[in-house]
Amino acid sequence: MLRIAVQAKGRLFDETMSFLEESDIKLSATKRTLLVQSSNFPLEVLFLRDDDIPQTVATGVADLGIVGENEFMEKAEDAEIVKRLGFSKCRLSLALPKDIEYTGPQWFEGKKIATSYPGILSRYLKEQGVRAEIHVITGSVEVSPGIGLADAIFDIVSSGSTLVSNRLKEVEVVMKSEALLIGNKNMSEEKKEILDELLFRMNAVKTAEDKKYVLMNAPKDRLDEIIAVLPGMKSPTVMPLAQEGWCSVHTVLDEKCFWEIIGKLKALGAEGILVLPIEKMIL
Ligand SMILES: Nc1ncnc2c1ncn2[C@@H]1O[C@H](COP(=O)(O)OP(=O)(O)OP(=O)(O)O)[C@@H](O)[C@H]1O
Ligand SMILES: O=P(O)(O)OC[C@H]1O[C@H](OP(=O)(O)OP(=O)(O)O)[C@H](O)[C@@H]1O
Ligand SMILES: [Mg+2]
Repeated sequence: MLRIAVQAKGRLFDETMSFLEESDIKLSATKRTLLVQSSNFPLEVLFLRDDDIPQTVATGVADLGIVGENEFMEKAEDAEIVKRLGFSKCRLSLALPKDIEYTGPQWFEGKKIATSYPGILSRYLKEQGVRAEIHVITGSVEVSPGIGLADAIFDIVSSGSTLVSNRLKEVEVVMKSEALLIGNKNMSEEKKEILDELLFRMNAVKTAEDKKYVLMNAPKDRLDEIIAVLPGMKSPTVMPLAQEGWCSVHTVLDEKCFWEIIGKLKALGAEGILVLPIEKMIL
């Protein structure tokens, strides 16, 4: 049985739970129970504060963890990144009161910076050759300059609206972050086998994430041109239609180039285009 540590509540909770569910890991009770076993996969889920996840995985109390890259880098625990999960994207940035003129990293020399990420910040300042005072607070970092607690802040930014509402401006992006699947470095062979099975499922979900299954009716006389604009996994499936001169074409399209390709297909005479979500994809 594998044990995975996840955030009990907060920014990562919902997406972590949906991701496990999409990977067909069934969990009966959640949230109020600290440890929950899956009913259909040899996996046990341990609910923790995100701060405690890196250490829990590094020491082997849990074999795996889902945690923000920012938290993982801050704690600098000895565990490995198994997979980048692509959700909870944010960045760790330095910000100042918006009316102050910023002159580059040297601006921070001798200044006081409030943050919940002293480890990452001190590494950055050292790299830049800047000496500044770091004031550690665990929350509401953005109010610090306004109440005279610090000259600047170093915190999580996503949309930037928390900065704007506190009259701050982002001046340096120090790191980008996303949710990570991390793993203990000394897993047994048996556990590694279960992990491979879990990764197989997770990869099938991730691969399908930005893909669509597309069906259309195509005039036979333009079939070659239509096939030429389709990237597809291999070649598209082509099936005859009852109506003379027409066929049905099925393929998989990437969301990124979706609208551009649909436009070309229409121009080539494709009709009745249907677009369906794909749940899982095994390449
Ligand atoms: N605004 C945001 N947009 C996107 N991702 C975010 C945002 N804020 C935080 N995150 C990511 O989600 C993680 C968890 O954030 P959250 O605010 O729930 O942490 P927390 O308050 O420290 O929670 P805990 O109670 O578990 O210690 C962060 O470490 C970061 O990776
Ligand atoms: O750039 P934005 O989209 O405004 O997001 C950034 C804010 O989001 C997080 O806080 P959260 O909302 O999780 O509240 P918390 O301080 O209680 O953790 C983070 O600590 C920032 O304050
Ligand atoms: Mg938060």
